[in-house]
Amino acid sequence: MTLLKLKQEQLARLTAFGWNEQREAEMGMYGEYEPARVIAQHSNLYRIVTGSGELTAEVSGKFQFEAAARSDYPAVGDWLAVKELPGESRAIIHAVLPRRSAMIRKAAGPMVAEQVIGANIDVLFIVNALNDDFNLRKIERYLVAAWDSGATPVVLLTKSDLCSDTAARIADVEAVAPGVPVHAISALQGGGIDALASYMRPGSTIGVTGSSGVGKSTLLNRLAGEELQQVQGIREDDARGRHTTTHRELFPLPGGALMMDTPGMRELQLWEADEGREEAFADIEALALSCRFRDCRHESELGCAVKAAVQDGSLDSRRLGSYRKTGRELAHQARKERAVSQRLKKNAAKRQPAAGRNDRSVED
Ligand SMILES: Nc1nc2c(ncn2[C@@H]2O[C@H](COP(=O)(O)OP(=O)(O)OP(=O)(O)O)[C@@H](O)[C@H]2O)c(=O)[nH]1
Ligand SMILES: [Zn+2]
Repeated sequence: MTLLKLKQEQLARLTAFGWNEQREAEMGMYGEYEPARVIAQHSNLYRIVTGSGELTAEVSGKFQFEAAARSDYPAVGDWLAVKELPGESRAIIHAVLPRRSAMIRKAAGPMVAEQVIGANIDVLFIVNALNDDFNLRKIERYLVAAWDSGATPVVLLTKSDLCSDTAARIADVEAVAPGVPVHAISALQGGGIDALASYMRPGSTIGVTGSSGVGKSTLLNRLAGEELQQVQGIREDDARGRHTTTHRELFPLPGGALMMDTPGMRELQLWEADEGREEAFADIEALALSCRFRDCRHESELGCAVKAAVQDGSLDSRRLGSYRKTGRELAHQARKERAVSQRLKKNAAKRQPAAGRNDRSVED
């Protein structure tokens, strides 16, 4: 089974970054390469961990040639097949292993320009503060992005020490987030933090997202038990970039879980895709099953169960508003995707005569 012949200490180092048997099986087809995980990215340079330690890496020329979209490139959290350059602390990236989840940054241009801002996140903490930042519409949009990425969302309401009716706020969120766990916490005072332990399983990757100032760094530092990220207010003006040579965007926490904190993840650019919308608005989708017309747009149609629910007060009209809004964005997204897939097909056809895609003897 052990095709890779990893030594005990190599296995231990990879396992600390979430390596498991499934990944080992996936590496099978890359027998001549070594497994690695991306822990930070600075444009086209990657910081990776392999069984033997931390290295800097770049993609191979062949990888570049074959990449059809920006999202094909490695991102923080990705598992890779790499080859170390003998005698150097550098490696060449030859492949990205299949992603379990991917958070994607919406690009203004075509979809080929869209970028993965975090890969293989198991649990996504959606952070909203219990002060002026508290915003159900925003939480809904983050939830759609989470469902769409494949990560499991958990809503964290921070700064509970500043709020006098946390229970009511939790109920508000539960009403727009059916089935999603919601926790009120104070990262500053420690209240509610223990409840997060159940998400921190060894090897599991946790992402954190939410607007600036909601307390993400404060929470991360508390979970890490040390000062990993500088907290607003004590951060120096020019220290915003926070990168030093030891800068990591994916780091192991004391209990064995991995925390991902990339600049792109900090504040997601939110947009919606079909499946994510269905899950985030499961209540409306369920009501819509009872509408008289299958293609009911829940506007002024006869026998509309969704409008009826708004009228009898069982559905918040603002929630229907959010649902409609994501629907419009979806239509736009779908048009864009069709255009891009046509272009990709054309490009693929052009590339066909070139050397076989599976010829892995070609080096960088
Ligand atoms: N009262 C209270 N203040 C908090 C809490 N958590 C964070 N803060 C404060 O909120 C401010 C912002 O906290 P950060 O942790 O820097 O917020 P952030 O989300 O990382 O912000 P960005 O780095 O801009 O994304 C700081 O002054 C923190 O001390 C909390 O639980 N309660
Ligand atoms: Zn309807």
